[in-house]
Amino acid sequence: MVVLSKPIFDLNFSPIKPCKPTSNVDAALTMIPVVDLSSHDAKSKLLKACEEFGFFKVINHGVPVESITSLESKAVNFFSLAQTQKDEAGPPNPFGYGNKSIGLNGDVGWVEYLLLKTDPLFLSQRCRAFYGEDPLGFSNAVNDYAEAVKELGCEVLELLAEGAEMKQRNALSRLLMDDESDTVLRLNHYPSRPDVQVSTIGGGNNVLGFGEHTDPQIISILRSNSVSGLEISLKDGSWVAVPSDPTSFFILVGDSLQVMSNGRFRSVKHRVMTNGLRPRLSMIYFVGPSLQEKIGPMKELMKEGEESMYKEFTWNEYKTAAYKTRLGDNRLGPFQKKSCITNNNSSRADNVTLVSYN
Ligand SMILES: C=C1C[C@]23C[C@@]1(O)CC[C@H]2[C@@]12CC[C@H](O)[C@@](C)(C(=O)O1)[C@H]2[C@@H]3C(=O)O
Ligand SMILES: O=C(O)CCC(=O)C(=O)O
Ligand SMILES: [Fe+2]
Repeated sequence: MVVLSKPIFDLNFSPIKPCKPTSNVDAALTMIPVVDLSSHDAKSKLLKACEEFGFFKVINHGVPVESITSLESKAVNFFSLAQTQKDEAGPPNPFGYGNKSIGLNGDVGWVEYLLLKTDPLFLSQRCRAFYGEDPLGFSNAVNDYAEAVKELGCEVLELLAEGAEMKQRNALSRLLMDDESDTVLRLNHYPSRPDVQVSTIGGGNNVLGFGEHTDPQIISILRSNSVSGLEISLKDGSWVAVPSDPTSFFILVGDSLQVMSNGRFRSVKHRVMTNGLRPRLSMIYFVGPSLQEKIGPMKELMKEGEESMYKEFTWNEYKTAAYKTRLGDNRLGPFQKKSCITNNNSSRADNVTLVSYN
């Protein structure tokens, strides 16, 4: 059994902030649901995983390995450029290159990243400008990857709708297939920290790469290289280290899907630790609806007579509010109905913690 110790922040660039003590098991390998998209029970497994963990791994995902390796190698090349060159692609306002600073409200992590939109206009204009050596190759790689992952996202959302016995198979996937859907692609590079003592067999060193948070969108589709570091929080508040698997994708339920399911699906809290020995590279595709889309509990995902826990909002309203918060803030708090806030004996509110790092 591996006990995860408390993460440390890097004193060179960050004040020490309180972080929940961590404890957990290495049963992660057997604990984290694996959904084989080609199997007949995919939809029921996926549904259960969204309810229990808000997190699962997908295999037989159909994303061509070339799309993955091509974007990965372009990302590796970008992050190995000189700092001055990378800085030319920043700051992320909100798109572009960022280094250590996450968002606009004082969060920091041992990470550098590229935040990109995936629509043709962005790809042909700004995205190309981010990438000096082979701009066309880069935007093509982003486009290929985004198209393939979009198909995967659509499949996942359709299986989820089927599993939940929604009338329309596209009840959820239509949000992603909407031409105006607000999808974002994020490439994260967590440089290794050979200067920090390695504390576990895998090289984990407890330096926080990306602080704990939930993703505001519907789902996030994550692929990383073979370097672990991602940890997820379970319903009981404990943390589990997720073993890396570059051949698979991980799906994370975001705040919007939690709201749409009235808390039935968990928006999973997660964070990333750096590795003392090897750099981690992750590529995450965030599935956001169109800005004017109304998000609220969907009757079809609720039980008969179930009380709605959230006020309805547009994705634009939520996104605007979310981007004013710190990473670890409870972003859904202001959108919860007052009558439901004190109802803390429901497992559906388990993940709505009121932890703030301020
Ligand atoms: C601190 C922040 C970074 C973030 C915007 C925010 O104010 C709160 C949400 C953060 C998050 C988490 C998931 C994605 O990585 C992200 C792009 C998003 O949509 O919400 C980031 C935002 C960011 O890095 O700008
Ligand atoms: O790098 C990872 O594995 C996760 C990063 C993440 O949570 C994010 O970019 O929102
Ligand atoms: Fe995230």
